[in-house]
Amino acid sequence: MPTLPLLLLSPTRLEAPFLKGQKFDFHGRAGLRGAGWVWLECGIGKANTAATLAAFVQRRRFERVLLFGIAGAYADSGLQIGDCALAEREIQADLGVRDGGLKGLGFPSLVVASRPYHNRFPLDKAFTDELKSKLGLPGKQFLTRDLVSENPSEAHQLARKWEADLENMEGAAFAQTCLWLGLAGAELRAVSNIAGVRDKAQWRIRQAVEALEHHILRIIGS
Ligand SMILES: O=C(O)c1cccc(C(=O)CC[C@H]2O[C@@H](n3cnc4c(=O)[nH]cnc43)[C@H](O)[C@@H]2O)c1
Repeated sequence: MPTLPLLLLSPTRLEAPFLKGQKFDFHGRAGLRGAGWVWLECGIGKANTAATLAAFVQRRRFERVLLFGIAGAYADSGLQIGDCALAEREIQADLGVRDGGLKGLGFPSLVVASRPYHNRFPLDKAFTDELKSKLGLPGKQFLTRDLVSENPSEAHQLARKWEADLENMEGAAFAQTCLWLGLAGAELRAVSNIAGVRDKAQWRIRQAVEALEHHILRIIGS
């Protein structure tokens, strides 16, 4: 059993309104301390996420880190609005050449224990499997990019090209940072919208956050 607190990250505090704990501030990011867990807002996007996680764990000990938040589901993923899933792996879709990603440039973005990683980063298998079975959730392929899909056709092409189920803006940076620093990382997302649908009237952020609340409170045992 882990004795160190679980580190929880979410891009914004709007994705974690249900967490109650002792407030703290980390370089302008909101944080909370609870019994057996610490939550930190990491900011939207890859640079915010990687920098915040790396800076925060530099002087604090954690073994397990869970990124959670809302996401867009690709139409053929089998996921509906309000559904949750855990990442089996994250795809960094912005790096390298259009056809071939970083392999097309001929070098990896990360090497850990002699293994090269280009655009695909696995989440920690043991931690992810434990959460899948505890929460009864599926494992899916998550894709991360800086720009959100702006129409169904763009979303469809990305999903097909990368064989991805779900789109977000932080996860690949999180997975890469966890691999690099030797942290056991898992990622839980709730579907707030269908990727490529920009009409906010069709988004269900509250429903997605309620789904996150259900699972996160089970994880931290509240
Ligand atoms: O204005 C838009 O068209 C638009 C489209 C998608 C997402 C946004 C956001 O402001 C949310 C960014 C935030 O939430 C995650 N997220 C949620 N849905 C998606 C998505 O379909 N594609 C990418 N990211 C999504 C993301 O991880 C950010 O943290 C606005």
